[in-house]
Amino acid sequence: MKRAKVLLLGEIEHAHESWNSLSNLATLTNPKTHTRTGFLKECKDGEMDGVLVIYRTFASVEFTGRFDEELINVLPATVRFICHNGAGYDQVDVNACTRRGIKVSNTPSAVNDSTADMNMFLILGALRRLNTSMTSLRAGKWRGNVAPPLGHNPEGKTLGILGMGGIGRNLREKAVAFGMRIVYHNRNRLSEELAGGAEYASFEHLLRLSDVISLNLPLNNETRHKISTREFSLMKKGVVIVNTARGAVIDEGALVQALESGHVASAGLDVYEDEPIIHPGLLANPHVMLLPHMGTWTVETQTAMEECNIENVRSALETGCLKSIVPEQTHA
Ligand SMILES: NC(=O)c1ccc[n+]([C@@H]2O[C@H](COP(=O)([O-])OP(=O)(O)OC[C@H]3O[C@@H](n4cnc5c(N)ncnc54)[C@H](O)[C@@H]3O)[C@@H](O)[C@H]2O)c1
Repeated sequence: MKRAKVLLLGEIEHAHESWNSLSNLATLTNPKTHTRTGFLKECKDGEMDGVLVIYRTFASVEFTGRFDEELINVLPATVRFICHNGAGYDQVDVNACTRRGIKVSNTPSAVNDSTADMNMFLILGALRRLNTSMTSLRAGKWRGNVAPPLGHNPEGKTLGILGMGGIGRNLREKAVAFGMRIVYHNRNRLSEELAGGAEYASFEHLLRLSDVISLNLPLNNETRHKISTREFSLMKKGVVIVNTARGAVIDEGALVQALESGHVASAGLDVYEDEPIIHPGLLANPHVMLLPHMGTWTVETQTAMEECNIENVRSALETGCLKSIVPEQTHA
């Protein structure tokens, strides 16, 4: 019987020992080219034949482009599993994979702590409106020519968490420690135990009720521009918006307008609609805290994500099943 192949798209940065140990189970390969055109050609020319599992990184999208229908349809018939190193897997067209009988996994849980930490950092930074004073200090102007705007305490404020999954629930715990009242909206209402004291609200009620709104939803066709002009108009004047999920969950143009009108007082963002391009209206606005997609950027989390993804590859090779299959395919 021919040995199965595992194709690595991107780099292993931390979990080298675990990755190398997979060579006991399969032949580990890499693409020869580093352009989308080259990769598609290698697939069409049969050079990827025999690949059973693909391990892909978030950054590998820079050369393969999205794992869209065009790309998925040229993968060799032997491919049965795509293991994506990331919690958000919007780079992969899961429906196209399902149609071809390919199972997809992601790395949930491993990301929760560090992303929720950044989320809390952005909540605090946006509430305290720290960007103006941080900028003036670095420009050698201490607090600036005029006093920076006064911030607000998290204590007693209502935090609306939209998407109460792994990160949302982790954030809830952290925000409670800062004295915040938590309401959430989720596709499915959670058990009392999972909600952990957070109150369930309808989508619109959450928008009307919250002093701070945190977006923790996956990006898909249903959630793209979930927050746009109409939704901003339902929110309290002076609301704070924080997004560590995916940029396109918010209509960025509508956010810029809501910030400019003052309806949204401040925002804390880790993610953008068209990364690495940032809307000039966000860059220009002094009330926005901006991070370049740093949610999981710690040694511990990057290592845990790689280990989790490798475990998925191992499980696919040994048992024919993935450990953390994406929700869309869980019941498929
Ligand atoms: N900034 C970063 O570095 C970073 C790191 C990790 C994850 N993320 C992003 O955060 C997102 C959330 O991650 P997670 O691990 O908590 O995911 P998760 O799957 O555990 O949680 C997402 C939650 O959103 C809910 N949901 C989905 N669609 C919904 C809808 N239309 N309305 C209401 N609720 C809906 C789901 O039921 C689930 O509870 C990821 O999809 C990813 O895009 C970003």
